[in-house]
Amino acid sequence: MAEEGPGKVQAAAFNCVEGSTEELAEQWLKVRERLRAEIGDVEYKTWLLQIVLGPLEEDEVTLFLPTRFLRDWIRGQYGDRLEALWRAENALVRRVELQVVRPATAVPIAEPAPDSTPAASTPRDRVEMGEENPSNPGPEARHDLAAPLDPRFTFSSFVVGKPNEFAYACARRVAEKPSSPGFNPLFLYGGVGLGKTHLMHAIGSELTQAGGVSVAYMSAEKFMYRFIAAIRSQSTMEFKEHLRSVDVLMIDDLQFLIGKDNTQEEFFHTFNALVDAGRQIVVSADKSPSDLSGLEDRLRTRLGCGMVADIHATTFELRISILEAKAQASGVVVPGKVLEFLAHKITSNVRELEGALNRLIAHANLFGRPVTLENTQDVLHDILKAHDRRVTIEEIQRKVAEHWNIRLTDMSSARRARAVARPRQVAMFLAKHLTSRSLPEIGRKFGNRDHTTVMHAVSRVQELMERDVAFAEDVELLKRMLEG
Ligand SMILES: Nc1ncnc2c1ncn2[C@@H]1O[C@H](COP(=O)(O)OP(=O)(O)OP(=O)(O)O)[C@@H](O)[C@H]1O
Repeated sequence: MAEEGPGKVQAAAFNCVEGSTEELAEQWLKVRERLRAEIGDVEYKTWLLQIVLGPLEEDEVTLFLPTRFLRDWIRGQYGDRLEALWRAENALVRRVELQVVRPATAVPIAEPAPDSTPAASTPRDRVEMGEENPSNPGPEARHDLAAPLDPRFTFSSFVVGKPNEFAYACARRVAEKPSSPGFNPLFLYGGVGLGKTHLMHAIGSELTQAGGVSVAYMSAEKFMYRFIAAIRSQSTMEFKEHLRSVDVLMIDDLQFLIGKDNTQEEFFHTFNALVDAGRQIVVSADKSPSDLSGLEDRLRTRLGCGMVADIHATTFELRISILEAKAQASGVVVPGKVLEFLAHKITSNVRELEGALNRLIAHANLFGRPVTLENTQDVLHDILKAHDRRVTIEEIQRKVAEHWNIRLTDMSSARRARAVARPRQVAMFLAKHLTSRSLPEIGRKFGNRDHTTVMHAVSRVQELMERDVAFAEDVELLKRMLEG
């Protein structure tokens, strides 16, 4: 759960909770030291010293934070780096989960009205932050737009096949000749984990390496947080000027802005200013501009004005090529039969495919054993089980909506009436139990809800099933039908 009692945390010498192994604590120290070297002492002491190490479960290490604000800030600023550093330290770690451990005196703030100071209110899409201190706006106020690009995501490490060749060619073109007519904006879209972020980072790396070009890359979520921070520190002009001074602006996961009207508006103006000044925009989203209902029409129209490139679901051939490339780069010999087996079994997206292969490689390295088909089935037992069911979130949503006779669109709508909200919670619960999707991925499929909403839904349904036999039977029945 996102929030737990303070009793679980013990500020021990290693800043870790009981139950963390010494080895894990040592790894945590190294991760922190690396990050300190990268970001400097002042930022380190301001932000990172307050993190407390939690447990490592499967491939996810948990870090505890005392407030939501700190969690969101650290997630936005250092989340990617923390994950990358953990992975470098411990190959088993694939994800870092940030959790709030002490209920903060939350100050809910509205998604901002342009050029206004944030007011405490509770609109539909509020952003909750704890322990705000407007007199100390934090580093956001400096609007550092330096792109935190992942050095692993380059054009040469991107495997090209039928499903992504067009998007790849467009990305290369933009990297070679930004702001070419017809390619501005470049709009990349496709399902989860298919390489959109990878291609954006590749464009950014290529351009920054060539020199002389300033690139700003950020997720739409971070864009909103920075916008809020700028309002909070009364430096929106500075924020706007900085944004509008870059040569290339890349915004990832634009669907996050759906329903955030004021941030959309700010983005729209930034977008226009940059394109009018001949600068390049690259945007990614999970749907095409025309399907992103909930985005303002004028923004959708402008987004579709340049080049729109779709990344399709992977084919068996592409999955094999990706696995071969990644296995080769790892230096571990993975037999062709194992690669074929994985490519047959894990069809959802490249991230999961990569995760499975990485786990095999980590085991081979840790135990000094060759990878075989037999030990693959053992090591990946849980992942393979999840994929055997092959049920998709869309199927779950459809079945649950039919069962309770509600509209399918209500699975992602903002309606909160219980007749709609309860089935939606059940669908999230089933998505968690019947698919291998992460909580944020599930949240996204349900109208871009936060992963904490999914966590809440899962525990709520669990609780209700324990109390209400008829409800439990309903959920069990749905589960059996979906498991087929
Ligand atoms: N064609 C490819 N070649 C090599 N690696 C790939 C390819 N496609 C995806 N990947 C890898 O899969 C992982 C997920 O890709 P990425 O994060 O770019 O997906 P995404 O489309 O941005 O997903 P999301 O919608 O969740 O943001 C990354 O580690 C990326 O390097």
